[in-house]
Parts: sequence; structure tokens; C-alpha cells
Amino acid sequence: MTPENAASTAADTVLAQLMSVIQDRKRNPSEKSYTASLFQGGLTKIGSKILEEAHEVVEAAAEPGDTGRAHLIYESADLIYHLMVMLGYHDIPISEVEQEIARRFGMSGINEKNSRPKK
Ligand SMILES: N=c1c2ncn([C@@H]3O[C@H](COP(=O)(O)OP(=O)(O)OP(=O)(O)O)[C@@H](O)[C@H]3O)c2ncn1[C@@H]1O[C@H](COP(=O)(O)O)[C@@H](O)[C@H]1O
Repeated sequence: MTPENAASTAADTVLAQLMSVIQDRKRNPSEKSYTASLFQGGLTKIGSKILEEAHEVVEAAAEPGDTGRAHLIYESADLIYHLMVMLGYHDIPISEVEQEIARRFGMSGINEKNSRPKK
């Protein structure tokens, strides 16, 4: 699959479907929605959840065996969900992130880093 194909099938992915739900929760908030509560808390709340979940991913990665593996998958799903809420906060569809990942296909990470704007 070419990078272009990978991006063009993005609309079918579960991540794209989740993004649609997140965008809907932003447009139509309800008290029952955890996603809506994150939007309510703004960048501070969403950002703190991302940091918390990233910490839990790193902790899970150090756990041994099948239990640790399952925990890592579980915490990764939490982290990706909260990252997607951050993207939703800024109205960035997951397809744009997938396009950026596709753009990097085949490019050495060291070359890609050297091509980044200097900070
Ligand atoms: N994928 C997820 C998802 N992953 C994790 N979470 C929530 O993220 C939270 C992470 O766990 P924590 O223990 O850190 O959270 P917490 O202590 O309840 O939260 P805080 O008080 O710290 O904010 C839990 O409340 C999880 O339920 C998610 N909540 C929602 N979704 C998706 O979003 C959809 C819409 O959800 P609602 O907006 O709640 O309707 C759902 O159908 C799912 O598809």
C-alpha cells in the first residue's frame, strides 16, 4: 500500500469513526458524556489527562508477561483516545495526522528530523 492509499482509506478506520463521535460530542454536549466533560475542562483538563495516560503507558510497558502486555494495550487505548480529544478540541481530523504519518513513510527518521524547522 502506498502512503497515499493508506491515507485515503483512513475514513474507514475505527479511529476515524471515534473522531466522528468526539466531534459530535463537541457539537452536542450532554451531561452523560465523558468526552463533553473533557471539552468543558478545556486545554488544561485534556492536557493533564494526556500526561497522566502517557505516564500509565510507560508504567504498563515495564510490567512483565501477558498481563503487562494487556495492560499496555489498555493504557495505549486511553492515551490515544485522550490525544484524539485534543485534536478534536482544535478541529483537527485524525486523517490529517494520518496524512502526516504517510508523508514520513520511507523517510529516515534522522533525515526527517534534519528537515524540521530549526527551533
Ligand atoms: N474511547 C473512549 C475512551 N477511552 C477512555 N475513556 C475514558 O477515559 C477515562 C480514563 O480513565 P481515568 O480513570 O483516568 O478517568 P477518570 O478518573 O474517570 O477521569 P478524571 O476524573 O481523571 O477526568 C475513563 O472515564 C474512560 O471511560 C473513554 N471514553 C470514551 N471513549 C469513546 O468515546 C465515545 C463517547 O464517549 P462519551 O463521550 O462518554 O459518551 C465512547 O463510546 C467511546 O467510543
